[in-house]
Amino acid sequence: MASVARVDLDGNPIKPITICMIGAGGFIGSHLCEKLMSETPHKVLALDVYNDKIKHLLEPENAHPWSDRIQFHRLNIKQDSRLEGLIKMADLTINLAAICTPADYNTRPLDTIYSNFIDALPVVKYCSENNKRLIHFSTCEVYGKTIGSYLPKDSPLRQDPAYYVLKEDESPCIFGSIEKQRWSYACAKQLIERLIYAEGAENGLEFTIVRPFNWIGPRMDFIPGIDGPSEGVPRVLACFSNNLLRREPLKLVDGGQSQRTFVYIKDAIEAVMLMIENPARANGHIFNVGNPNNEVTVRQLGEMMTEVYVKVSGESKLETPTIDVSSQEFYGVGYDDSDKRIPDMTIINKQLGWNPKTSLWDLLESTLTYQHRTYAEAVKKAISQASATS
Ligand SMILES: NC(=O)c1ccc[n+]([C@@H]2O[C@H](COP(=O)([O-])OP(=O)(O)OC[C@H]3O[C@@H](n4cnc5c(N)ncnc54)[C@H](O)[C@@H]3O)[C@@H](O)[C@H]2O)c1
Ligand SMILES: O=c1ccn([C@@H]2O[C@H](COP(=O)(O)OP(=O)(O)O[C@H]3OC[C@](O)(CO)[C@H]3O)[C@@H](O)[C@H]2O)c(=O)[nH]1
Repeated sequence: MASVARVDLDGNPIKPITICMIGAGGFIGSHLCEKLMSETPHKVLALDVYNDKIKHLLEPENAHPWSDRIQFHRLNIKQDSRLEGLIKMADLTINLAAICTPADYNTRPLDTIYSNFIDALPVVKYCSENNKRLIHFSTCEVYGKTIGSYLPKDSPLRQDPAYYVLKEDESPCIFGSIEKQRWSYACAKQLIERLIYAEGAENGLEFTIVRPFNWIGPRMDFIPGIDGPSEGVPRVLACFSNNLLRREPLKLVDGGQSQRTFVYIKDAIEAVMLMIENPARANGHIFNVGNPNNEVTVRQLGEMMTEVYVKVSGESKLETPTIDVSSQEFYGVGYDDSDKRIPDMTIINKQLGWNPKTSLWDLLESTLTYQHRTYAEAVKKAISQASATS
């Protein structure tokens, strides 16, 4: 039977393209590579310093039907003369490379700024000079804090969406003072967004900017002491997973009052696929990609993860499932936080017709099932080895 031709949102056939994906070995990159290999004819030049999260896609010749469509290039974009050549070989560049864990922003601000601004500069330049399309990954953190957070605590305006919903083309970027080095990341991402936008306006660069709102799922970050440094502090999903696996109370920073919306990685990847395959609708746009229906405080996230973990692991709940810690104790001096993050979905809806589908409970159930299956034995072993040597 002849295979059905793949068409874009306007009914035009989609031509196979070559994608230069920088940061392909990370959390988002691994899911994007998986999707591109299993559901499209596109080729991927996968660039990263690491490839552990895409090893399953890179197995020897002929092991997979896509083995001739993905090529891994181990390189650091800070210093590698192959970068321009690889961008030239591709039709589209997707830049995911970044330091993007909040524990680094105030403790390694220089590395954070270099990674998110300076190291991204040649990528933008090569795309612009060689007339190549660029999809650049920014962050919801460019919005910083909400306007509402500056209103008096009892102001009724705090309940008005005009004071907290984050809109790509209207909302301001509100960061803390320079001593609050937490904002080094958001500020670097903001400046690279402005540079890309200016390259579009002045030199005709075809670009799309993605602002992810807390995408979560399997393969996010690492479990300290198992597949990452023992003293490392990953993002909240991995921090709480680590606590659950080790049967420790979850640490709620400053009482866990900050609010976040979480979107399932597989839903978010659908949005990126629409951007890749509908350039005429995606070029020149900045897109929020998140799930406004999955809003919780961090405390509620911790409580829900605890309940889901009890269900998927069969283990009992701790008597004290959470403890409060100060942000200074947890992250060090210079930490600050975004109070609330609700993405406005108007632009992505209008341009690409995308909507997220998965509820927070369902995405946590599949993610924590993965965490338990992947790490529970290794964590038990590490704990028993540590107690034997102490
Ligand atoms: N996951 C989210 O919810 C989220 C939210 C907001 C923004 N983002 C943005 O999306 C992008 C990807 O995020 P992620 O969650 O997959 O992070 P990640 O850390 O899992 O992936 C980033 C990848 O980039 C690679 N990398 C970093 N510097 C590099 C360099 N100099 N040369 C080559 N490779 C390099 C890393 O090795 C890593 O594999 C980042 O730009 C991040 O700022 C993600
Ligand atoms: O053990 C923990 C870890 C974290 N928290 C608090 O949870 C909130 C969310 O933290 P996290 O997911 O680590 O990061 P942010 O949402 O603040 O920032 C990310 O947003 C997008 C991105 O750009 C890339 O992923 C990144 O900057 C926060 O309030 C922590 O304090 C906790 O209580 N306990």
